[in-house]
Amino acid sequence: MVVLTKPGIDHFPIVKNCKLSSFFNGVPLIDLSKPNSKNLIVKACEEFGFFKVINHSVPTEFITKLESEAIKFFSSPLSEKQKAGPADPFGYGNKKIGPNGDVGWVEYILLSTNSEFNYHKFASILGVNPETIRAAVNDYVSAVKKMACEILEMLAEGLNIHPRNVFSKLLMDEKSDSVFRLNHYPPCPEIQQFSDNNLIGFGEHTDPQIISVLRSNNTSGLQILLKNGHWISVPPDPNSFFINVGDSLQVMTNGRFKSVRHRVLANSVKSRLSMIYFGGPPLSEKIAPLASLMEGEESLYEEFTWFEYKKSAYKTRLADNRLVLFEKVAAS
Ligand SMILES: C=C1C[C@]23C[C@@]1(O)CC[C@H]2[C@@]12CC[C@H](O)[C@@](C)(C(=O)O1)[C@H]2[C@@H]3C(=O)O
Ligand SMILES: O=C(O)CCC(=O)C(=O)O
Ligand SMILES: [Fe+2]
Repeated sequence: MVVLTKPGIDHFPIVKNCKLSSFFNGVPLIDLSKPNSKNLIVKACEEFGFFKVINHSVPTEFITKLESEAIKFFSSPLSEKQKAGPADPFGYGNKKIGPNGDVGWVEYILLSTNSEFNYHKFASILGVNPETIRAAVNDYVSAVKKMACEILEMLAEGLNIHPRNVFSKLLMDEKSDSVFRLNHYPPCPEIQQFSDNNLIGFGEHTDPQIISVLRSNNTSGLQILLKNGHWISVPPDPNSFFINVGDSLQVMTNGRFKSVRHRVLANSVKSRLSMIYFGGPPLSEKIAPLASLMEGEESLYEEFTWFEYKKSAYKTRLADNRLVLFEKVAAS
């Protein structure tokens, strides 16, 4: 007789609970409807590489529609979901993150925003018309991309860069290599027994692209690493978006902005559902500091294309510092 048990958690990474694990109330808050937001965005990118956005233009019905499709998908039997996998890198993934042995207490769908991919597979699992799911993803991604471009334009204005679309044009390009991800973190009751430790849902990392836009349900878990070396917990807010500076924006600002290191911890009772749009440039784009930001400074980085960076990133583990391979060696 085969006895089916829940997968054990002993093979998953754990982290020590930090003293400051209660919610941090210092996440910069950007009200997109306020005229002085561009300067606050620059400050937030310099200090945290991370901020929260309110009064955005993304219609609530796009968020709720996609969220309900995602809940339907993740509630299907594992054998059904696996028909849309494995993630190579696109498709359904469960516990395994990336190609180099990283694992976490998470299941996900990873999609390229400019390919049809296999909406058909998702749709057949959900029992819906492929067009319904494709439309839900498209409506959401288009609205979030528009907001990301508005933010990047405000950022350029705040930095006094002309033209103001230097960053946003990379996302608007029809060849923009952007990615969309739905992450589901099932509750893990076993961790109630842990006192000093916590289970990793998605291990620490920085996002390689220019900008990431994250929206989650009301379940906590997201943490960011502050410059002082402390991990802090970000209070969840399903009505807002969280913005991450990615590695490519760090390079384009010659290190003035730092890509934010972040991770997700598992929850013992509630499931977390997050949707993340990763705005990336076309594959052939040269990623280098903008001349207008250099003011006689040397570039801190060797020149590379987004294709070269991605190729290199996919050889790394999640927690690796991927930019270090592209830093210029200082002459002694
Ligand atoms: C371990 C990995 C997963 C990842 C590709 C990588 O080799 C290193 C970067 C990882 C990351 C982090 C941000 C995004 O979630 C992601 C889609 C990306 O672009 O880079 C993932 C990659 C992935 O899950 O395929
Ligand atoms: O799921 C989340 O809340 C964040 C996950 C993340 O950082 C990522 O997918 O790159
Ligand atoms: Fe991330």
